[in-house]
Amino acid sequence: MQLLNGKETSQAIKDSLKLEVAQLATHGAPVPHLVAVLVGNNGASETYVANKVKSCQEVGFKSTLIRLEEEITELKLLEIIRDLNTDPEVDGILVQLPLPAHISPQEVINTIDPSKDVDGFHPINVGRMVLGQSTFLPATPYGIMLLLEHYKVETAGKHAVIIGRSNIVGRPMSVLLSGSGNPGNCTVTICHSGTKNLADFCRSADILVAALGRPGFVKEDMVKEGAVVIDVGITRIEDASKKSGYRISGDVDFPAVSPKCSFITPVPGGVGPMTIAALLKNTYKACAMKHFD
Ligand SMILES: Nc1nc(=O)c2c([nH]1)NC[C@@H]1CN(c3ccc(C(=O)N[C@@H](CCC(=O)O)C(=O)O)cc3)C=[N+]21
Ligand SMILES: [Mg+2]
Repeated sequence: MQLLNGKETSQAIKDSLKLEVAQLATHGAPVPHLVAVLVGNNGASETYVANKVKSCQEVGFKSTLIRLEEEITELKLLEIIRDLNTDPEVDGILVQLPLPAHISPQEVINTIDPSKDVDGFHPINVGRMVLGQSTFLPATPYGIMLLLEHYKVETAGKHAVIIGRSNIVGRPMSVLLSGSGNPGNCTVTICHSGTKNLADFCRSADILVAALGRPGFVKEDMVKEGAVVIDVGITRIEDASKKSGYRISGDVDFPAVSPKCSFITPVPGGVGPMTIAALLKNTYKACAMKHFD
């Protein structure tokens, strides 16, 4: 069993981005600038956004965090996004999800300029991804592809089973793994809450991607010997023995499943850090497109 170490791999990606940013600076070009918008104060969102801002600093990007109160109206939020769209100093815009219930995430996503949409959530960018055109790939699936690439995991001709059909993970993951690139060329099955005989599908997977958000859901008897297992789950569970007061659980029962795997991602330290590395790559690309196309 080999660990797909997202912490190490993301560090390698950040190191090379840092060199590229230093190159930009020697040519007098402005460094990439990411603006993250955080509405309200959800504990997990705070952590993720803080990680993103910290990672920007590590690689030499400029970053701005815009904090907005939970009660902000949708109209006001859309106004702020339009201002960021037209601000020439801003390369990438990220509005942290989930948003409060009174704000439509689709309205927000549709308002972000596709050329600054470093999450790859805008319909234009989703369409470009599906068509295999150059775009911003959504950070979590993109990070997983970078991890598979880094470890030279063979994917061509393999059966990939994805549990979860969300717009930000499961569905784009199915598009990328079934695409003609490398990694890619998989035969893909998407499973979801309406799937009958889910365990049978999982057992037939050469590559199993768990992205349903149910801690420890994937058990030993659901995984084929030698499978590649990608755990996208990041549920916080109260744990008084931890300094933070919580531990993070993936969707895979790691101790039981990992002995059967050829490769498996840990949680934490797997897909999470790769999501951030992918976001940074998208932000670099947004900046480079603006200045060099
Ligand atoms: N517009 C938007 N874009 C996103 O990309 C986005 C989002 N909204 N909302 C939430 C999800 C989730 N996400 C993570 C980012 C970093 C870690 C991460 O750093 N995880 C660490 C642990 C962090 C911790 O202590 O909780 C790890 O797995 O090792 C996890 C999850 C980005 N998302
Ligand atoms: Mg442009």
